[in-house]
Amino acid sequence: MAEKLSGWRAGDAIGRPVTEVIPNAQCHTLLKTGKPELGELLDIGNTRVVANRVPIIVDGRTVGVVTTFQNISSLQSLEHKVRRRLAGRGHVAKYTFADILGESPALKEAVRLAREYASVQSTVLIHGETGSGKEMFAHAIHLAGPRQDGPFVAVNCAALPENLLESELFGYAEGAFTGARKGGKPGLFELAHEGTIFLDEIGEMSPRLQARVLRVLEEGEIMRLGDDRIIPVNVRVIAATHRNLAQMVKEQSFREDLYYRINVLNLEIPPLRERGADVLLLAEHFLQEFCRQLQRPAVNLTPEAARELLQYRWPGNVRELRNCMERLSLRCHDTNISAADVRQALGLATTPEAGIPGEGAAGEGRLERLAGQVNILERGLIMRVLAETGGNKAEAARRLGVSRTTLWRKLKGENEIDKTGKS
Ligand SMILES: Nc1ncnc2c1ncn2[C@@H]1O[C@H](COP(=O)(O)OP(=O)(O)OP(=O)(O)O)[C@@H](O)[C@H]1O
Repeated sequence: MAEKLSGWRAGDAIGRPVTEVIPNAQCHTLLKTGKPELGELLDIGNTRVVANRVPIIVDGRTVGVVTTFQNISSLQSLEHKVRRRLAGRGHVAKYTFADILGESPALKEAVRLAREYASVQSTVLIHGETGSGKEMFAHAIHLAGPRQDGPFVAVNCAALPENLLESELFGYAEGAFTGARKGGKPGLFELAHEGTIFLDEIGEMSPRLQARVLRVLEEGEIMRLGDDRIIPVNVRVIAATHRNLAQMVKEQSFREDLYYRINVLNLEIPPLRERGADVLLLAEHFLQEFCRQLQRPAVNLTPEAARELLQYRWPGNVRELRNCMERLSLRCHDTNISAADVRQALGLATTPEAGIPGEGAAGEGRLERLAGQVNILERGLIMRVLAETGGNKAEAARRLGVSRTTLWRKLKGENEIDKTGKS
């Protein structure tokens, strides 16, 4: 190690004064004091090291000194490892690309892009509706990249009030505030060192915290609350939001500089209703999973049930589909799942045969009002999609996951479900 640091070969150095070989080694001071000097920072050549000097004492007399040097970067990574262990949290990614199911072109394109993003270090901004799989993609990107052995720390910026989120992200020093833990606490940025931090719902972060996050991204270092020590961190950031951040920048509710800093690589996760037959593929997958868990025989979706699933809008996306399949596997005791079962699991029991149990005449009035509201919402959605497709009804029907006949009927204001299956 000393050869490497000093540039001297051992054979040439032996016998020469140490001050000549490593001028700032300062061993001679110990010969006078006889006291160990531990943990001193030194620059030797281009390397920053920690030096430990201990005297060799024979019969009460200091006869020599042993100095050891340790490269500071290996110490830093050791320190981070210790901190992570002490924090004792399971900051590990769970999902790989193999877990992200779907055959639709829209999903496959998102997976293709995400795989590309995995191999580089730049910040990724994932945009998509709630439950569409943003967090799964963040896990998979982390696990497919060079940081896969490092931690994956996920934090939901919408789940905590501002002050708590700040101390979670940046940590705090001992005595930083009343109730602060003894010895302080490392923040999530520190715990994510050499790994990835996933900032979910970044659009909900307050402007003050946005400014602090921007500083971490730009400087690569953090300071705990109530502390003046600067801690270097090497973290890849993946952020996600269901909001239109560009619009928020225009409205000045999201910092423009942070937006450009995080929006280096952009990933759009398609909503489930634009993923065509993926709905059925995922539905079957979840059904089998829950049946296995419940140790009950596998169930099948009837063609009518499948059509019901394809027609639904899925505002809660894959999460909603998964929950719906869980309800079905618990409630439905038949091996064949009917359209009525699906409608009930979706809370859409509007047809007389599938009426809500216990609902009398008064209940029917409520259902009618509800159906009226649904119609208004549906028409609004159809008009929006039609505007987006430039009036192309076939394309609008495809995006909405309904047949053209249904689209046409709905536009005419009829609240009738397409039972013909024609399109
Ligand atoms: N392509 C997919 N294949 C299999 N499961 C999926 C897929 N996409 C999402 N899921 C499942 O759907 C649920 C929601 O996914 P996830 O938490 O990744 O969504 P999200 O977009 O991050 O949601 P939110 O916006 O609410 O944070 C999870 O249970 C996940 O396992």
